[in-house]
Amino acid sequence: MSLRIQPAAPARLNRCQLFGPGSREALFQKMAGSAADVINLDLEDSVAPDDKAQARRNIIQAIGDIDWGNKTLSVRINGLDTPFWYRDVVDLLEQASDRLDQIMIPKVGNAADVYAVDALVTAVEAAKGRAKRISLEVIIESAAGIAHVEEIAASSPRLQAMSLGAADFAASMGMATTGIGGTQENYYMAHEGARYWADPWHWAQAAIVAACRTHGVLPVDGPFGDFGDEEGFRAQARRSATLGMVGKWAIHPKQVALANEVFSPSEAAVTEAREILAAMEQATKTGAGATVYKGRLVDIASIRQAQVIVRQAELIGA
Ligand SMILES: CC(=O)SCCNC(=O)CCNC(=O)[C@H](O)C(C)(C)COP(=O)(O)OP(=O)(O)OC[C@H]1O[C@@H](n2cnc3c(N)ncnc32)[C@H](O)[C@@H]1OP(=O)(O)O
Ligand SMILES: O=CC(=O)O
Ligand SMILES: [Mg+2]
Repeated sequence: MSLRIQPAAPARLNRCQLFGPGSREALFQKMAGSAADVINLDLEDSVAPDDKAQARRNIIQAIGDIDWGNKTLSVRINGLDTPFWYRDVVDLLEQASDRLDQIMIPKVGNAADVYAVDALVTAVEAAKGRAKRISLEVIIESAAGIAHVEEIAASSPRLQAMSLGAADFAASMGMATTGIGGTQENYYMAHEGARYWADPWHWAQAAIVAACRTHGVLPVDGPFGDFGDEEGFRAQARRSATLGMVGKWAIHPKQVALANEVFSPSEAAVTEAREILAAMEQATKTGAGATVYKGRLVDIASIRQAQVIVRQAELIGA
């Protein structure tokens, strides 16, 4: 272990982030009633430029009026390359109730982008005497974002979560696809006449997980566009969970239960993790650093692996 202890990510559930356009007020109550852990009210790409001002007003009103339960409530502001973002931040922090938890910054390209939003948030919070400190989340969805992913993960103590935005990421990288996430038809290996599909998102996800885990930030998988394809969503989410991501976006209510299913450890996994911890406790009592559980080696590293699952189960209340 490095002398620098790996910081823990925020201890809150982030299995599913449900998005909805700020211009579609009729969706807000449905979003609040969903089983998503995080709600993202959108001011960015799902809102047309002419609707931005009204969407901002809708969101500010809804933050105070709707019962959002114990969900993390986040608003995605516009990118720093637009004329909208400063007004998004100022109006939200001056006018929205204290129920607002988080601001999501899209298309972050370097640590200075986060610094700029942090500085504005800090100034308005102080000027208005806001009691709750707003947290930040970012989307890595550009070549610059992935190139600077570690400095972005380290950019602000307010930063709680980082998502991979597959749609804009693909566009920025010049990837030959119009699909949002998932299997890409042309990304395969050929061997003896058969095709074997590989995962073009893997390297970016792994870079995000490593940066996040280094700096105590929650790594999250972004959108999966084909909301009719449940198996495709499940496969993408399972790969993300296996790599260490804690959750995934839903861009349609159909995807919420799927994300919750994949990012909640199964009863069998929790039981096994607890049994490994018990087996290691017994082993430690006899002075052993390793033992055998169900025919396989478990050692002190297995304690840390099992604790990841048990901690997640405790957050869910399982
Ligand atoms: C690449 C990115 O940046 S992704 C993030 C930004 N994008 C978004 O926020 C888009 C979010 N999703 C949506 O806007 C919509 O789900 C769409 C446009 C994809 C589809 O909308 P619709 O055609 O209305 O979907 P559909 O008819 O299947 O909806 C079924 C039900 O779910 C509701 N619903 C649809 N989307 C949502 C949502 N995001 N949250 C909650 N409920 C929703 C509908 O109101 C409808 O409810 P009803 O049965 O009571 O009538
Ligand atoms: O904002 C999300 C994306 O995939 O782009
Ligand atoms: Mg995007």
